[in-house]
Amino acid sequence: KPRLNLPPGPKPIPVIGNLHQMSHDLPHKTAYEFSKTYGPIVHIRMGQIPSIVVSTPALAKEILRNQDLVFCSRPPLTVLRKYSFNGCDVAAAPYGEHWRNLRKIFILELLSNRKLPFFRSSRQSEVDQMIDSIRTRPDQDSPVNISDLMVRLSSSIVCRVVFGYKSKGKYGERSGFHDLLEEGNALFDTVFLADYFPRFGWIIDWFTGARLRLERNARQLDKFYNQVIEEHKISAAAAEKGQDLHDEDFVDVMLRLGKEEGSTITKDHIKGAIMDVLVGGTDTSASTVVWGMAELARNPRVMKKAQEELWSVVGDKGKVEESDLPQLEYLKLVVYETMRLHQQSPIPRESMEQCKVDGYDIPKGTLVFVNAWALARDESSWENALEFRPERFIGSPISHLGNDFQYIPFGAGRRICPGINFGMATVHVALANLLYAFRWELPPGIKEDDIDLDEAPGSVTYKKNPLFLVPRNK
Ligand code: HEM
Repeated sequence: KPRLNLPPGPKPIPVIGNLHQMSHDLPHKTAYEFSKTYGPIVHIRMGQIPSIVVSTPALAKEILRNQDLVFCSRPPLTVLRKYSFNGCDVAAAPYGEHWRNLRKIFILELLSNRKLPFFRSSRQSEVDQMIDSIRTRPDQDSPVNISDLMVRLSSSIVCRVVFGYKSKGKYGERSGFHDLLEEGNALFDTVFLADYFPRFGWIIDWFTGARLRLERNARQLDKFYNQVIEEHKISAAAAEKGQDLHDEDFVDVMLRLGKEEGSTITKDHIKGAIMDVLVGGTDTSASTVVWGMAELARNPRVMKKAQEELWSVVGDKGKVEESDLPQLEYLKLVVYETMRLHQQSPIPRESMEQCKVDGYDIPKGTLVFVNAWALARDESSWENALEFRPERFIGSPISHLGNDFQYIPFGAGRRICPGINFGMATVHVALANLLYAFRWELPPGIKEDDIDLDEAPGSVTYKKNPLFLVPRNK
């Protein structure tokens, strides 16, 4: 075989490759440091699996647009396979017929504009309850844990659209289901050696107990989803008889589509779709609002401007509704700027055949990461890149829709996030209502600069230390 001309990268050590350098700290930062030494495309050996990280807009475009068809598959990583019910979903499925069909269902059925009134009322009702809970909390001087609050809000919204309005209380906060999801999230962030050492890694995963934890958690989730599906079948039968009429939630939609003639939807597809929305839609939106509030607390000028806009546009209506959002220009800039500085970790892609990028050979089966975090902080694309300045987006043609490769918070190409509108609406409406309803003060003894922006490691980029602020009635 002719020798491949691989991109440059840190020297791998025998067997392990560079895994020891990637498995600690924050991988996007480590990869960024490598790019300073080795250039915009870096080859990193994860055990026996080759991977590349690119970190310029031109190379991001090459991967996500020009050669998207080569790079639009997902690797069969242990957790992705397990929680997608063996690829029966959108996010983890390898590229192909099945992925195309299910993605179509996401776009045309689950997340279609027809469902907007249902989404709006679900979001508004949960946001109203959250604001009420802050207003009526027993100790009015105590700081509020915004991080905690946002996970609960986002999760209630998502559970409501997936499982239906009756889910509240049953699968709501602190139920056994949430403990299962929390364990699932922890397992998402666990390194499974089987992925990087296909011949013997799985033995170590069983030995360390990681595989057993994964099997147990997946089994419990499976049991839970079976129960949810059975309950939905009963309520669908009642609805057919004109009883128990309610908005169709995601499980209802999947069951209805599954009954259509020629449908290939199985129970596993319903479970895979549930997992995608719960995992893809909860922590991403929650963490974005937390970062937004943290940046605003550090930048009182921006907080004041955003609140003045809200108070003037919404007046004394009492709450911000989704119909107000188009008039909230400055709030939109604040969300854009928050998403620029606080990106989610990319879901890895996998190359489906050998190809060339920037003159280098990229073998088939390479793990591919586009370092969106580095792109959005690059001084050659962004003036004073590390400064939080929403005004930089005024009159800018750059959008979040995957056409401007220095700014791809939702990815780009065939695999771009299908939940953009849903996620954006949740982030906007949550942030808007927090800012509209209260003046926010720092806890006693804390100064603006004391609010850190440290990131927690994991598949969702969370603020490492919870954000505490004191809400005051305006
Ligand atoms: C602020 C909120 C959100 C952010 C920042 C975000 C970000 C992302 C990113 C970066 C990707 C990877 C795209 C790629 O590989 O190029 C992705 C994929 C995905 N997201 Fe989101 N997301 C958000 C909200 C949502 C919501 C609300 C849902 C569902 C209702 C969702 C469902 C998905 C799914 C299913 C995929 C996989 C798409 C595929 O592989 O074809 N996301 N998201």
